[in-house]
Amino acid sequence: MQLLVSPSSISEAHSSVAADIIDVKKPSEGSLGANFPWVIREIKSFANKPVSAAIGDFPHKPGGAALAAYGAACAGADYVKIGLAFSGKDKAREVIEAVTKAVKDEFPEKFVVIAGYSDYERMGSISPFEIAPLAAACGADYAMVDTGIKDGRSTFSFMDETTLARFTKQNRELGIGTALAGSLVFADIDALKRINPEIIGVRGMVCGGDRNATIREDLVKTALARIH
Ligand SMILES: O=C[C@H](O)COP(=O)(O)O
Repeated sequence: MQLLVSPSSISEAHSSVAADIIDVKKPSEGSLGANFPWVIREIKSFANKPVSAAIGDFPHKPGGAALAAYGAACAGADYVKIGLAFSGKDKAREVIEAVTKAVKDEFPEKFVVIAGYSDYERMGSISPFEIAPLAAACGADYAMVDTGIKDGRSTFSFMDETTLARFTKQNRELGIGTALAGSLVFADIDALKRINPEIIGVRGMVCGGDRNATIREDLVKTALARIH
């Protein structure tokens, strides 16, 4: 299980470099808010770790999503991550296909992460369980779960351990990896180890509980020690 930490700035990225994956995002623009390409590029230049970049909580805009994904890959992201903030399987397939092609045609070694929301019912968006087979069929690499609305309620409030284990197993059978996130706390780590996804993604946990605070290097190291 790898630890992905989501800094919102270059200075926070310096505090996150112990993590397995540095996930560049802009939380003020949403759960998977995109940061600037020059921020991704600079973090990539010193991180010495794989860099992930969120490109946004997208509506059904395959062209915009593909161009954002290509931009993130060109800026140096090793993982390109999109959130699907709309409903409908056919529309989801169009966006996933477009994003995967935009990254893989030029950068076949890079990873595409398709995120759905554990709170998809209140978001009115597609379920992560519906996303995963589409992601696998389109050649993406990971299906992810995060919370869409960051009001402190965790992914475990919407999907229990059994459901998340079923999601992870389904993805493994489909040949893709699983990334789990969404207001995870230290007390969730034992359950996460039992679920055993490839990646867990955190921000609030390593900010001391408040995702609007600043990432603390000591908490990144504590999280890593608990996970590995
Ligand atoms: O990709 C991971 C997210 O940034 C998680 O943020 P959070 O732990 O504050 O919900």
